[in-house]
Amino acid sequence: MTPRENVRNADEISTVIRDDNAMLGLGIPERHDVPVAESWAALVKPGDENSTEYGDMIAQLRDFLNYVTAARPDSDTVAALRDDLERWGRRLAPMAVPERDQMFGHLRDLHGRGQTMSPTFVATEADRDNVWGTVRFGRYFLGGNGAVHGGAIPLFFDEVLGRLANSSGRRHSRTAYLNTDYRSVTPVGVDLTVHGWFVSEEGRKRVLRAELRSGDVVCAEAEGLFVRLNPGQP
Ligand SMILES: CCCCCCCCCCCCCCCC(=O)SCCNC(=O)CCNC(=O)[C@H](O)C(C)(C)COP(=O)(O)OP(=O)(O)OC[C@H]1O[C@@H](n2cnc3c(N)ncnc32)[C@H](O)[C@@H]1OP(=O)(O)O
Repeated sequence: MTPRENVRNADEISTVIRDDNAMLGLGIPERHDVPVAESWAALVKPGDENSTEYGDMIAQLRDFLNYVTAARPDSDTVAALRDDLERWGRRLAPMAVPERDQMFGHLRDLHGRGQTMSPTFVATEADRDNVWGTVRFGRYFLGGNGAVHGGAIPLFFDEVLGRLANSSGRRHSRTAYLNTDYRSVTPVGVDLTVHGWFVSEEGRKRVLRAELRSGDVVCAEAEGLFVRLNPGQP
């Protein structure tokens, strides 16, 4: 079965279990094929074969983390999984490369850029100073009682605003501060909308804000200062 077929399968499965699991973010495959405005050019560039295959693997890994989080497996299953993971670790370890060559998180042509640390941001519209899109935090990002973990939210904001801060040919900047206000519970397993925008850009300092909504409800807001790096600054 190809990775694409896997994803379709997961889609069919998710239809069946959506009622029970929609709130948990389970069985809902990741998406990385939604068209995007040109100013996020890195995302509109079609992925090469390799990055598409890698993106499908990452989508499976995200689903897997959601299943691991939700399951209460019997001890035989835990032991089998531990052994499988150990085998995969041994297979991958000799393939380690320097940071500049790694694929994880470096695939700018994929929504979510091929990483599992934060949920996949699907950018749907953008211009030089704004980006709009959607995100769904899976069960893996659960804090408690159906709410997304409070640490996962600023991580996600940094992902969106950090990328916007460095978009449209701007020189690279780093997050100097990132303040998050939690306005209401952010639900797991629900499609949320995101808007990030520039507030100001003066000298090296870029101030950006973002808002995360579930329908009309504002779940969280953030403000970040991104400072443009001087030559030679790490
Ligand atoms: C190969 C392919 C790769 C593909 C890849 C894809 C990537 C796809 C994107 C992913 C998206 C992820 C994006 C993550 C982005 C991070 O998360 S970066 C990691 C987290 N951040 C850090 O590690 C930063 C650590 N801090 C620093 O390095 C330094 O403090 C900074 C931020 C560079 C600033 O230091 P500095 O350059 O010495 O500047 P400094 O003179 O101190 O400050 C400049 C101005 O900013 C002000 N300022 C600085 N800090 C603050 C503060 N905390 N509060 C208020 N004002 C401040 C200063 O007061 C000063 O103001 P003015 O006096 O000029 O008015």
